[in-house]
Amino acid sequence: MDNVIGLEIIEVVEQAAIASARWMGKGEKNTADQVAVEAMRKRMNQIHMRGRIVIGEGERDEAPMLYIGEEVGICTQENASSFCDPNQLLEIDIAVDPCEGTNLVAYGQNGSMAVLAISEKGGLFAAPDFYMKKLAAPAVAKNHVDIRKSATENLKILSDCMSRSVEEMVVVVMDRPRHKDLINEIRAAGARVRLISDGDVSAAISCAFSGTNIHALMGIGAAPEGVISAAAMRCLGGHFQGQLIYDPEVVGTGLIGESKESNLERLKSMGINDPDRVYNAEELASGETVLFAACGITPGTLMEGVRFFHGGARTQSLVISSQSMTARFVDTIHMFDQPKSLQLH
Ligand SMILES: O=C(COP(=O)(O)O)[C@@H](O)[C@H](O)[C@H](O)[C@H](O)COP(=O)(O)O
Ligand SMILES: [Mn+2]
Ligand SMILES: [Mn+2]
Repeated sequence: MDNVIGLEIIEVVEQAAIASARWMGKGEKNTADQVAVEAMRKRMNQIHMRGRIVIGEGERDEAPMLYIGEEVGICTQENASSFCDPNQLLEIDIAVDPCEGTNLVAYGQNGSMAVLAISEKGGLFAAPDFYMKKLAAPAVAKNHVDIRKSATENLKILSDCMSRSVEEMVVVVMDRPRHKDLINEIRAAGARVRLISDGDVSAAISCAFSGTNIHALMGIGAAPEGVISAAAMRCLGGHFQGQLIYDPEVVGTGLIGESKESNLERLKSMGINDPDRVYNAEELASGETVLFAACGITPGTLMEGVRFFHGGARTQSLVISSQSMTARFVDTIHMFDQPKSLQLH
């Protein structure tokens, strides 16, 4: 897959990040999101692949682009039949979040990125637009920590696996009322909590890299982001578990269906018969080959944000491949017209 999709997916996330970064700090989250979607789709539709969006924009608000089920790739171009034979192309499934952290972009805060994950057909869990309880941790704790255990127990296990005290541990949690008890428990156990307003994909993946000073992600975020995080963690060998949350009362946002009962029905209709199942990274991103790509929109723990200069911009991306077993940081200078100079630092 690396050979077919190659460096092109880097350009897909770069283009989305650049488009969105133009709206950084402008207080318009919908525009920051929309331009990222358009740019991502435009570049994606130049790739010689037969792609299908399995995780995309607004399942519920019937988004017009990059919606679940949308076909993407070169064959979607006008007059494609004259130059494109779909049967010659690799069939792949794609999970996208063109602007992960729309609020972060709109308010000029750290941690937003354009992100996607790719696998062969059927290789990514088509998560519903539900919430997901998540646990991410470094590779050394993989299969030792467990989402079914309490935060206190997991911190103890993490401490043993990482040979550092619980006090030396930093846990990222989304700053939401639903996490009040979790935050208290983590603090009582002795660990330190880093509260984030948005952007739990970045937090989850950061656990796999030492030096980020992020040792775990705990709590409830969105399920689609859970699958994207799992794709990266699967390639990196980090620990990731997710459990769907279908009871609106647990999250208290009223954003996931009318009732627990109707959500359970919906899961059943999707073929999910065990709604309480705990999925690990290899189950959420089960494909033989998994590719992950992200480009920083605003600066983050893993990547720089987009930096504009006269006539161009500089981006930093992260591309992770299960095939080549690489985590590649890509630093790119984009020339929009004739820049006065190419800025190195
Ligand atoms: O921050 C997030 C928002 O993503 P986006 O809409 O693409 O900008 C994600 O990282 C979170 O996973 C998630 O969407 C969030 O936790 C949803 O929870 P809530 O804000 O409480 O509804
Ligand atoms: Mn998101
Ligand atoms: Mn988004």
